[in-house]
Amino acid sequence: MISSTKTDSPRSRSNWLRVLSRFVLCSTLILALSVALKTRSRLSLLLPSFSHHPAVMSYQQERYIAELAVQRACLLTQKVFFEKAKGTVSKDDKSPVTIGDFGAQALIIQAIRKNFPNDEIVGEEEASSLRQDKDLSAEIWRIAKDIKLDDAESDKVLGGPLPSEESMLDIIDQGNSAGGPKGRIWALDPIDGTKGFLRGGQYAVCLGLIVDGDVKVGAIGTPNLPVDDNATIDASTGTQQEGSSTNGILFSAVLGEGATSRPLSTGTLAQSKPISMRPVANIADAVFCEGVEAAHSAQGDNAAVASLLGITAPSVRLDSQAKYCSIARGAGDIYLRLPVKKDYQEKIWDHAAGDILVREAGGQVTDIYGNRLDFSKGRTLAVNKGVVASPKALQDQVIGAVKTVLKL
Ligand SMILES: Nc1ncnc2c1ncn2[C@@H]1O[C@H](COP(=O)(O)O)[C@@H](OP(=O)(O)O)[C@H]1O
Ligand SMILES: [Mg+2]
Ligand SMILES: [Mg+2]
Ligand SMILES: [Mg+2]
Repeated sequence: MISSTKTDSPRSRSNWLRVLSRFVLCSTLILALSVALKTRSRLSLLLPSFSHHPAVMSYQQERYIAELAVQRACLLTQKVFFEKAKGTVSKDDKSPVTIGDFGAQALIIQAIRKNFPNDEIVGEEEASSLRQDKDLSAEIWRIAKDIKLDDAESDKVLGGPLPSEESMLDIIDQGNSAGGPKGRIWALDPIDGTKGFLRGGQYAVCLGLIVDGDVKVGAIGTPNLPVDDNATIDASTGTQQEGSSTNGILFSAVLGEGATSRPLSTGTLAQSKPISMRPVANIADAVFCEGVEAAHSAQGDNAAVASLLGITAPSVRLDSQAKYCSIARGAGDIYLRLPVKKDYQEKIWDHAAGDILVREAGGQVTDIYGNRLDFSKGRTLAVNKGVVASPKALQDQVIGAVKTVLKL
């Protein structure tokens, strides 16, 4: 007897085959989608609009461009240093600004403009003094016009060479955003630690992306930090050597995706490794990182906090956001920047990239009261005072000691 429900009839066989082929098709689609999501960073480079889709927005393209732009700017700062191109001007606040600061700002803004034309930029420098000083402008142009990454394709991604001396000045001035709580704003410090740079000590090229007041991406190039995470650093003598492959690190972080580092000179994305802060079981064993310039942070107060916490190891003293970088990779544990002048407002470009790097490496970054740094208030951290950064587990203890010493 032939039943209408018999499963091996030609009709039911073709139904079964149709179900099977749909199943195979769906599985293939799901597999392809998951592969695409996993490799979205690479896809986003091929299809820039892909990374802007809210469902896969993870700032991989921003991180990629920030790393390349910082890497290229470091080539310029190193060239300035080794050519002893010492043109320097004094800003209104008497702080120095060099050919390296101006040139690095021009190259990084060009890269941001090329890739994210609608974003705003808060850059430390502006070109008005260069428009008056034609010799200095010509010297910056002489050096900046030839700077390029070894990899021609990557260099093209950043926009290739700067177009002309005059447009270089205009580009420098595009870092004039007022900042604020809304939109995409890049905070750029073309050379942080200019005094360290001039001394041949530590300095950092720093770039952070702030979106609606919150730091999402950071990249920091430190040409004079040792590649070896455990090497000791002598800040007073400096470590710069021409063509050295033992110095030079590129750090980066994306919110929620961790912090990484790779060698600055030879590094490719593939050589990035995750970094994290050192676990400290007993706070008395912690090592402080602090600045070199006594005018920027109160060293007596820093020492009093260390002693209250029972810390006896000497501080590692470094200019620039190399301090954030050092604690993020476990070469030191606590960064203190206790205020010297009551009315000084920290600048967002001095902290944006370092803040996210340390937080993504397992640390906490606050002001002296224990409040998170607030990047939504314009060009300065107007509602914060000083900076305290340490592994999450230690932060309450450190803030407690800071409050005692500063009588807060
Ligand atoms: N009175 C002050 N207090 C705190 N920071 C100050 C300061 N005067 C200048 N700075 C900032 O300190 C930065 C250097 O920090 P550090 O001392 O940690 O190396 C400088 O960055 P630039 O070198 O980019 O100008 C500058 O913005
Ligand atoms: Mg400066
Ligand atoms: Mg700075
Ligand atoms: Mg600077």
